[in-house]
Amino acid sequence: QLMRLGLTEPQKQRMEEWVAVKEGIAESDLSEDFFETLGELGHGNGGVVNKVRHKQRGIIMARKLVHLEVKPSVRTQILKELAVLHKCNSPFIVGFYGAFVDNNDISICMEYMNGLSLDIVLQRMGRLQENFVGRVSVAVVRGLTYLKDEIKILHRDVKPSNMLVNTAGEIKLCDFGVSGVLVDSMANSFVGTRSYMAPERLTGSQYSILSDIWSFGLSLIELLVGKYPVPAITKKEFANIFQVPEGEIVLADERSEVPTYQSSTSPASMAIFEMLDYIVNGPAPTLPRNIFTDECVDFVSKCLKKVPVERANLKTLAAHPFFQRYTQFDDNGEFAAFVAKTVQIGG
Ligand SMILES: CCOC(=O)c1ccc2n[nH]cc2c1
Repeated sequence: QLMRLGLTEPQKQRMEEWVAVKEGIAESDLSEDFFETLGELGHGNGGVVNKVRHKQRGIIMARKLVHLEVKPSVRTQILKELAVLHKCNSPFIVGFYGAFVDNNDISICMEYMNGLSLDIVLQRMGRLQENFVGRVSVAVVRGLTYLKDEIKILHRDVKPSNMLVNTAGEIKLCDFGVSGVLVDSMANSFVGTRSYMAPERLTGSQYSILSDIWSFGLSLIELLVGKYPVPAITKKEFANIFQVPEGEIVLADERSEVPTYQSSTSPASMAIFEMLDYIVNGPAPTLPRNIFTDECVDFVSKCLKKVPVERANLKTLAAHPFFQRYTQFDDNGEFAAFVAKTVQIGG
């Protein structure tokens, strides 16, 4: 069923185009030897994502390969749960062609987004200007709302590498925890040096949509500043990044120059444990007041309350002035042009 509520004409148009393409692909079309690998798009989250071409149909797709040594009955259950992705029809969720198993590899075939993920955009462009992050915010909040209201799932892994863009100016979420069995069987596959997990998730308490909102807030600071915000970014760093005198940087919570939480190692060599300990026991990251608009600073601070109940929920965020600023206006393809520039730089 196509979610037609609240879609703009272009969005409806692209949804219809997508459905037409997707109807041309039967599950039987999806298997190992029908694909030609063109290159790697990303890895992490327990698998590698390749750019592939479906030989017969000539369609370019993104194929995520997850290597899982699990019993056939578990694999069948995972495929059954992944089939829910066929129901996901939203302008803010990456399209799904289907999934199949080949030996011990599960393949998840998705829509190819030629602007790739926002972590790659950050590598190429340093950081995103506030109004582009505003557009990202609208897409992510609407994508999370769709997953929660229509599919009844949480994302569970909101971060820049799971936010995809293309030269049509679209922004879509990918890699959400649609299959509980897959999430559980990959539970201990955390690899990487930084976490977007909310404090309550790191301390093992109740996970909720508010945990996704924390990850979203951390991602926003990283997109705006171009740096992962744990440990706290200092005035000196902000002054350097934004090329303004240090005296001009006003930190939102005006904490003392030295963060209240004394970590024992220098930020550079902060081990993973130190970083996780900092998220749980340190001050919430904040944006400097005078580099970004007050609405932007406030929007991000509401996502990064350490106590879940104090954190904004999806409804509050969708009503926030920062969010509202980006739902009305059409940017005349400015974001699409920006994505095209990053693709050109990327080669
Ligand atoms: C591991 C997180 O997923 C990805 O990196 C990914 C997924 C779908 C995609 N479509 N176009 C590019 C993509 C990249």
